[in-house]
Amino acid sequence: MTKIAPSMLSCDFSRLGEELVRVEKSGADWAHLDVMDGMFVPNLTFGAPIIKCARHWTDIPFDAHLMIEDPVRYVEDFAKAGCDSITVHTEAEGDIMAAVDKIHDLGLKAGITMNPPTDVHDLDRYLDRVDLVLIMTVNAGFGGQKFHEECIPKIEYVKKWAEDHNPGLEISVDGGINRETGKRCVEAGANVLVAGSALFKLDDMSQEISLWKGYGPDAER
Ligand SMILES: O=C(CO)[C@H](O)[C@H](O)COP(=O)(O)O
Ligand SMILES: [Fe+2]
Repeated sequence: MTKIAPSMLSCDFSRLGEELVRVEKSGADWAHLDVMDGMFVPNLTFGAPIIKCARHWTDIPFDAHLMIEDPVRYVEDFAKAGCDSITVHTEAEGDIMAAVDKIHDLGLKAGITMNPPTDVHDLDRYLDRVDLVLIMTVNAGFGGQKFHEECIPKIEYVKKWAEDHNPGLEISVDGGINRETGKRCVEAGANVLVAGSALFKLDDMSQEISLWKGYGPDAER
């Protein structure tokens, strides 16, 4: 079954706890938490203290997407706040491999991601060191952007690598995901769909989540 990770970027932040409960009750698999520092991306969201406050509202896994420079400085804070997986950008400043290793040392799942213009081969040195690859299908920084078609071959590339080397690798996509683009990403090899605006605009996201979960030929991974 395809996993669904609603991006809390599109939720009502004044009711973050209740919104997480809504996401869990709607059948989502993970809550995707977009952390932006105003440096790596031209936008600010929230950090570990907010995640720590939100943690007790739900047991759903917290999937942190760090859009920050030098992420190794902060991964311990995000682990202590209760994140289950932490994903860092290849393009960020600092030692990204050290960040990946530190995430593992902290007992969490480590993810690597890249923006649409970045060469897919920049992922190569990380592939056998991570649990999750997040293919960005918009440029990181804002919700509600249009899906980048040219990212589909990146999904196929990572899927091929996973088939040959690590079938358990989680392949996630993030940005402009809706009913139609999500289906195409799953057909290309993704098994996790991150979506903000397409889910949070719905009064009841549970039907949409169950529809998307049915995408793809493969059952449990
Ligand atoms: O990482 C992100 C933005 O940088 C978000 O996860 C993503 O944009 C989700 O929003 P939408 O589904 O509205 O595109
Ligand atoms: Fe994200």
